[in-house]
Amino acid sequence: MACKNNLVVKQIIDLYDQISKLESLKPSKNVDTLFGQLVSTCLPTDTNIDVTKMSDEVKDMRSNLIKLCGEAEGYLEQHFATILGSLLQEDQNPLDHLNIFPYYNNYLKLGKLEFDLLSQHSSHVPSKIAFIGSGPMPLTSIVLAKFHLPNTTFHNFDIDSHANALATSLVSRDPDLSKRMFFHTTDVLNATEGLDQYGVVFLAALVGMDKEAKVKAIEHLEKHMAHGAVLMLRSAHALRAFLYPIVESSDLKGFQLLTIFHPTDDVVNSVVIARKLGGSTTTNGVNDTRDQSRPVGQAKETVASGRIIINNISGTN
Ligand SMILES: C[S@@+](CC[C@H](N)C(=O)[O-])C[C@H]1O[C@@H](n2cnc3c(N)ncnc32)[C@H](O)[C@@H]1O
Repeated sequence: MACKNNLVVKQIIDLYDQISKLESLKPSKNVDTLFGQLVSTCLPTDTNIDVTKMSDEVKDMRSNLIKLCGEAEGYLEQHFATILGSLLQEDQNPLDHLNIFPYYNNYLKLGKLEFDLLSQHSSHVPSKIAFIGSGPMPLTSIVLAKFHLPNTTFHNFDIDSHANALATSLVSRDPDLSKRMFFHTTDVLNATEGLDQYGVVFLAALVGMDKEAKVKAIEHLEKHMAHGAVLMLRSAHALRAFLYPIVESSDLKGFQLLTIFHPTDDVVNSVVIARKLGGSTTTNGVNDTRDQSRPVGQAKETVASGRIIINNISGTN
């Protein structure tokens, strides 16, 4: 297994060398090919590779690679959000054409997985969800709003005003989502008041690209979220940790870790769910008398293929 691991790490280093020499990370045949090869190289989960135990040289490469992946992901979303936004001129609803986005199917699966896992820890449908780091293509909020949470409003936060402008035009033509999707331009670390109004807060994988920044974002959310509210995080496992930062239980001070789920199919991110300590254990978690939350349907058995590492279903503090 060791030599197989070394071989695959060498392949990743080779791809990193080519990617780090690219003039631009904006979508092009060459960029798409290299990142496509990188994702398929990192997808296999039948490996015992632990990136945290690699040499300093590989660790440095990994932290640079994660940043390059994040930059490329932002450009990819910008590119397709701009194309979709241009459909407005033809009086079309951009949300009817989301499948032009290369990773749309992955978001459909990730959204379903996160909804199923969240349902296992929720006695009520959250009336308001915050998504931190929503991007030009806020696909997580869109997938949840369209297919899983038809009565929930989504407040999307992004540091980049252009990302929010593109995202706003994406939903503007949709009779339903234009009324349930809201966008706020701010760094997560400056988002304070109002965060205690959300029963569920998502933190995008790309917010906090290294351990220190990720922990800082989590600590900030712990300070401002409502007691009992749920924090949904994205992490990475095995080779996929070359693409995204890892969230560990030790990063979640002030929270009770409820679930860690490592997909083994083509859903790249692992899902981590935690509940802010104190207060009630209902998902809406907030003293929101306006919250007409209804008992969620019977929590569906998670269907995505993967491995539940922790699943504290009781969710009691
Ligand atoms: C590219 S999106 C990926 C999320 C994806 N669209 C989804 O729906 O799951 C990640 C976004 O996080 C934003 N971001 C990064 N750091 C942030 C921070 N400190 N505060 C708020 N947004 C941040 C970036 O501007 C980027 O648009």
